[in-house]
Order: sequence, then structure tokens, then C-alpha cells
Amino acid sequence: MALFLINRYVVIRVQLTSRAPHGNSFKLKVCVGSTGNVTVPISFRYLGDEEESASQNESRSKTLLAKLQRQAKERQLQVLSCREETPAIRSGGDEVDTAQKNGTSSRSQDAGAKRLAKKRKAGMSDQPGGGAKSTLKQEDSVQRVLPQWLAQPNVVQRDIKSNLVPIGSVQGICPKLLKKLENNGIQHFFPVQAEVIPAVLESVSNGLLIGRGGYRPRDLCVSAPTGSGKTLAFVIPIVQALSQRVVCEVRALVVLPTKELTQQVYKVFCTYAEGTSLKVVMVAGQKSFGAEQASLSQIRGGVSRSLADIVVCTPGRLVDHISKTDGFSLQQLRFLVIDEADRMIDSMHQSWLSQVTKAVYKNESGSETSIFRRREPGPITAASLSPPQMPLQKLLFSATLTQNPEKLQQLGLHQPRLFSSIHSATSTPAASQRQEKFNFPEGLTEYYVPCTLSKKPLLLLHFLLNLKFSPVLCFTNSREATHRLYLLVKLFGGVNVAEFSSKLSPSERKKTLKDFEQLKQNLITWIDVNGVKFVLNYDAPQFIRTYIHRVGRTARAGNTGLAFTFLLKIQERNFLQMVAEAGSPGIQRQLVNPECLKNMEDRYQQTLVQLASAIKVCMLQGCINSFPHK
Ligand SMILES: Nc1ncnc2c1ncn2[C@@H]1O[C@H](COP(=O)(O)OP(=O)(O)OP(=O)(O)O)[C@@H](O)[C@H]1O
Repeated sequence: MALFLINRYVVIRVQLTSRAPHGNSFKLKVCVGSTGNVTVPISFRYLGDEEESASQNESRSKTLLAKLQRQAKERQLQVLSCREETPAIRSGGDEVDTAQKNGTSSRSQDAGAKRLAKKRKAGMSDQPGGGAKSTLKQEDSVQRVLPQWLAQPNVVQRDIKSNLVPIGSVQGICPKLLKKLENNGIQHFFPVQAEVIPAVLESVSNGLLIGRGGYRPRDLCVSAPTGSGKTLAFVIPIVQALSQRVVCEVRALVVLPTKELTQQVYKVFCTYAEGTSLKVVMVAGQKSFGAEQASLSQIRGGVSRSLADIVVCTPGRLVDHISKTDGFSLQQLRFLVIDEADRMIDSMHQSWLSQVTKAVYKNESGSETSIFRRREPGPITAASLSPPQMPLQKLLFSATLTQNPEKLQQLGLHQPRLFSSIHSATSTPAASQRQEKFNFPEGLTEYYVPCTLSKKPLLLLHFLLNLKFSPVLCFTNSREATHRLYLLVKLFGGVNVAEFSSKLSPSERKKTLKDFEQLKQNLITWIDVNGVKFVLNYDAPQFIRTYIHRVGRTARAGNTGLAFTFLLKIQERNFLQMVAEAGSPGIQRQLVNPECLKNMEDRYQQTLVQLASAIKVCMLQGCINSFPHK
């Protein structure tokens, strides 16, 4: 028999040379190329040999298994006795060192032996990785080291008022935009704007295609308190960078978590894009899907044309348009702004970012081999720089930007640069070991009010009626709680109050917000609203980021503001610890004299009865509405 196995480099020829007449073996001669010959003995088994071989194999493997088990037991016993004798081998050897120094080694040995016995009783392995507890211990002892860009950010001052920068002294802003800023009453930039605007402008100083030094521009992350002026920090440089464009294409995409925030940012873009040829479009579900499609692109003579340069959107609508709107192309996208980046990272399960990336690097059929096609960036080589491609630069903004590198990694940032108000003392590894620190506005004063569940509504009425706090933005933890509290306050009377929740239609929401902004009413909500004097957390938020976003609706733009949180006894410890660990400058206890509530109690009891029947009526109406009408 001759068999030829052709490898990439050698030809191997295999020849059967001899066979034993009754044995289970033969010899093979293997010829490698034309020179080397090797003779290999091969054993084999005839059909029918199985039964005998199987039983032989079984007994052989049983013996082997028993031997291995015996050896393993012996080794385990050895290790255990060794550990009991020399506790220094245990994790945390320093514990032993100090014990020996203190002359307490025998006690620590006893303790070690006891702990070991306990572990054995619990069936936990002491081998590395052999038990959940030991793994956790190992993880605990690993010190967290932040990547340099996170550990050493560009500093953004938190105190706005004493760090204002005259708009004329920030390099690179064109005279038209300076004029517009002045017309809008802006004479000075806030610290975050003075830092970030020049950084973005620098990345486009050689045009949209190449960054500084001919390289791809670095991504920017900005972490600054609520109300510190982050919006203008990206609006100004983007409008300036795109204002010289010739063809209308989507070159900037701004993604935000809610409709309200989208609307606010859209308004700011419109203000500063006015008078340029730039077109700003908002897609956040305010209009019908068809109307949004018509505002994004137009098909004329079979050719689609973009009608938007800057798109401000929520992730849900964005993904819908990427997949369903003909002519909505992101192939020329230059800036991707992720505002409220933390919340956007949390919504990453919607995979909106991967959809955006796919759309950015999508190639028309037939252009796969073109040298001009846009390719996902890889390592920089001479070939990858020529011809230059439109780079995608990500700009992240948040008041609660995570310092967790794993979370940030999901964003695929390119040589990121961080601008942050949290720095030096607080970003040491020891600090970051415990909990992330956040930005609190400088002018914010925080209070908590200890209370009981039954007294909470009365307390709210006390703040509104007796203390005359107005306008108050009051947060609950659900839509239903908002509605009930709104009905209660309204039925009690004497307070101008409105409800703001996702139950309202877009036009109702708009009107409610406008009335609130014009100080016509107080607001009970579970949604973010801007620019208020008093924030009242009727229900304590569970997460620190929610707390920061809520209290950040006041003390904006360098102004002062007060935030009160009602806390039940059971919530106090955890909540106060959460706020302190997050870097709050201090939350003060504010007691309310029970006597102050007494004068409202009778009226309050009557209101509760009215509320019960009002809710019944509402439920009945809901039931009737859910039946099909004839
Ligand atoms: N340079 C400035 N001079 C005066 N007012 C400013 C300036 N920049 C921003 N503002 C005002 O400050 C307020 C807060 O700004 P902005 O909404 O951009 O803050 P933010 O940091 O984005 O807040 P958040 O994180 O809560 O969204 C706005 O009312 C805005 O008009």
C-alpha cells in the first residue's frame, strides 16, 4: 500500500512493509520527502477482540482510578497537616507576621486551625479556586488600579462662579458664534465649557478628516456636576466644526435617554445653528414615525438625500430609523455625542451602539473593494492612513460618569481623554476601591427629614402650605404614586399643583413643563425637570445616580438650591451611607415639629376619604374605557 500525505512543505509516503501472521501488529515505513525513512511499529485490534479487551480495560481503569484516589487523599492530608503546622501559608500571611511579632502566634494558630476545621465541615476546598469564599478573599486583596486616563483627568473646577472664563479668551471660536453667545446673555464660559470646547475644536483644526498630527482624533469623556453647562460644551464646537460643510449629511448624532432631555438639547442646537445652513432634526417619538422619516431624508428621482446634519435622538427611535428609514445614512458621521452617558451605558442592552457602529461602517454593495470605503479603525499603518477616512469621534457627557473601566469598555473608546471634577484626593486607588465618587453641584444644600410612612403626605403639605416652598419639584418612585399624591394635594386645596408623568400626552407634558417653568405651579413627578429652587424626594431614591440626577434639578448654573429627602427610620442608615460614600459634601438632618402638622390633621383625614372615592371613580372609569364602545 502506498499513501501520499501532502503537507504544505513535505511529502510523506507511507508503505506497509511487514505484517505478523497471527499477531496484532505490523510495521509501517514512513518516507519523508526523498531522504529520511522511518519504520514505525503499529498495534491494532481485530473485530471480535472487543469483549475480552473491554473487560480487561475496565479492570485496568478501576485499578488506576483507585490508585489516583489514594494518592489524592494522601496529598490532601499532607497539605492540611502542613497548613495546621505553618499558618503562614494561609492567605493573608501578614496576619501571621503581626501575630508572631505580638507573641500571639499560638492563639492565631488555634484560630487558624478552628477556621480550617469549620471550612472542612462546610465542605469548602482550601485549594486555590476551590471555594467561593476563598475566591472572594483573593479578589478582595487585589488592589484596583485605574487606567491612567481615568486616574489622572484634566481637571474641571466645580465652583462655577469663581472660575468663569470670558468667552473671548477661549481660542478658536468664530466671531459669529461669539456674537450669538453674547446675544443669548452669555458673557463667560463655565469651567467645563472652557476646558472642553477648545479640546473638541483642536480635534477638527485640520478639518473633519484628520485629527492632530494626522492621527485619528481622541475620544473625550466629560464628568461634571448637573447644571454645570455640559450642553454648550458640545453644541458650540460641533456647530462651528460643521458650519462650513458643503453637502448635507448626518455628521453629528446626539443620543439621550429621554424625550424631555432630547427636546432641551435640540432647542440649544437650533439656537446656535440658526443663521448657518446646518439642519438640526429631533427624533424622539414626539412626532409620528412617518413625520420623523420625512424630516430625516428625501428621495428625489430615485436618489435619497439627507435633510439633517445634526440628529438629536433617543436610542429607541434611532435604532428604528437605522433599520427602517431609507436614506437615513450614518456613513459620514463624524461626532457621536452620548449625553447622560451612564444612563446610556445602562441601556446598552438595547444594543443601540452596535447598530450605530454597523451603520457607520456599512458599505454599499459594490464598494467593498473600493479604497475609499469606510473601514472600522484598526492599528495605525501607512496603508490605513491613506486615503484618509472620516473618523468617528465619541464625546461622552455625564454628571455621574462611571469610573468602572469594564463598563466604559463597552463604548469602544479610542485613546480617551477625561475631563472631570473628581480628581486628586478622591481618585486614589484606595478611594476607588470602596465606591465611585460623584459630582455634586457646588451650590446645593442637602437635607433629610426623618418621618413615618403615615406622616409623609402631611409633611409634604407642611412644606408647601406652612413653609411656602415654591416652586417645588417633588419626586416619587412610580407613576402611580405620583398620581395618588397629586390627587391628594389637589383635594386638600390651597396649593397650585400639577402632575407630570409618562401618562400625559406630549402636548400635555409640554404645557405642564411650561407652566412649571413660569412658576405657575408645583410639580409632582418621577421624571427629570430643569431649573427649580426646591427639590423634594418624597420617596427616597434607591440608587445614588437617581439621587444625583434628581437633586441636580436645582442648584444649576452656579446658583444655589435646596434638596430635601423624606426618610423612613428603616431607610436612614443605608441611604445616608450611600450619599456619604458617593462624595456628598454633607447631608443635614432637618426635623419637623409634630405640632406644626396638627392644624392640618382633620382636613387631611377628610381628604383621605375623598381620595379613596376619587380613586374608585378613576378605576371605574378605567374599566369602562377598557370595554369596547358600541
Ligand atoms: N456660560 C453660561 N452662562 C450662563 N448660563 C449658562 C452657561 N452655560 C450654560 N448655562 C445655563 O446653565 C444651565 C445648565 O446648563 P446645562 O443644562 O447645559 O447643564 P448640564 O451640565 O448639561 O446639566 P445636566 O447634567 O443636569 O443635564 C442651563 O440653563 C444653561 O442655559
